[in-house]
Amino acid sequence: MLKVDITDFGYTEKTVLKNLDFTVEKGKHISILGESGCGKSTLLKIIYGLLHVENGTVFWNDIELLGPNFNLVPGEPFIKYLAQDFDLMPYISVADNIGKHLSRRFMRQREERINELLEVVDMTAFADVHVKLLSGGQKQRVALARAIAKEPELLLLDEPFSHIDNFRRNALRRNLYAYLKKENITCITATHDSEEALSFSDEIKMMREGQFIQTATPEALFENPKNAYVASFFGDVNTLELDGEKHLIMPHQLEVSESETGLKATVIKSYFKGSYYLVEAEAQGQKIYFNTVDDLDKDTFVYLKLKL
Ligand SMILES: Nc1ncnc2c1ncn2[C@@H]1O[C@H](COP(=O)(O)OP(=O)(O)OP(=O)(O)O)[C@@H](O)[C@H]1O
Repeated sequence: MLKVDITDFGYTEKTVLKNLDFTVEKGKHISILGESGCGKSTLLKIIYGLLHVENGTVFWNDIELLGPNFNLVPGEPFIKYLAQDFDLMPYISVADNIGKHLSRRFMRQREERINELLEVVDMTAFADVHVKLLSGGQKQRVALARAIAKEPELLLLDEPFSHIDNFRRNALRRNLYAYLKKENITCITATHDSEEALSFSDEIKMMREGQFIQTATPEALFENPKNAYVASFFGDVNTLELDGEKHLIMPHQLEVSESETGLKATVIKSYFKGSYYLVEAEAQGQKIYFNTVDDLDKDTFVYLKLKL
């Protein structure tokens, strides 16, 4: 189990992280979701041991992770940290880049293990290609394979799919997180991609300005965001006054009423989203967003009600 307790941390006098006190059970997958600059990478670097925290502790089971002021070589051997600027060796092949990071117990079945890892990241066809000839997304996939090659107990991923095209991203995420679950590897992923956090985490920690503002399962966070900021990560959000109280309502929670009852709205524009339309409308002088199956024309009147 990972146990982090950071009272505060800053690179300069400015506080970057504050009051982070949490645990992650073995084998669990946690997403740290937050906007750029909120402190996600800083937290991962502290856990891995790249930054010294004066006011705080990090434990892996009973071992205190002491950080760079106590370790000559920063980073713990049982943790792997995949930074945003993955550094691979450009003049050797994909297979050799991975092979150099295998744990000792795989030395005998070196080739088999490399093939298994190449499959996880769907790079089998590139095994013999020099890394310098790969695209950014392909390099990121090699870096992912290299990060899991040593069978870490804890894997820290910083925006791990940022360079990978949509076409591959979903299959790759499914493969990788299924592999990590199978191997019971604990994983913390820093991301600003809410879709990724929703589909592939046991728990999401929503970070804002260095603090966690809500921690919940993906389902609970999506259905009951604490405030408009959290809700805005999952799409356009409506703040509606109902019975004298303000409520956060997501577009998918509204539907067009068959009868002329409910909140009257005038359509401004419909946006095609693939399997539905997101409609921007105006009601009582406010913008309101809802989803429909049909494309609604500008200036159409609709009555909206809450979906049961
Ligand atoms: N080496 C550094 N020295 C000084 N300030 C830094 C340093 N690294 C990061 N910061 C600052 O700390 C804050 C948090 O940065 P951090 O990289 O942790 O954010 P992040 O949430 O990971 O952002 P992103 O999603 O863009 O990677 C930012 O205000 C950043 O400017």
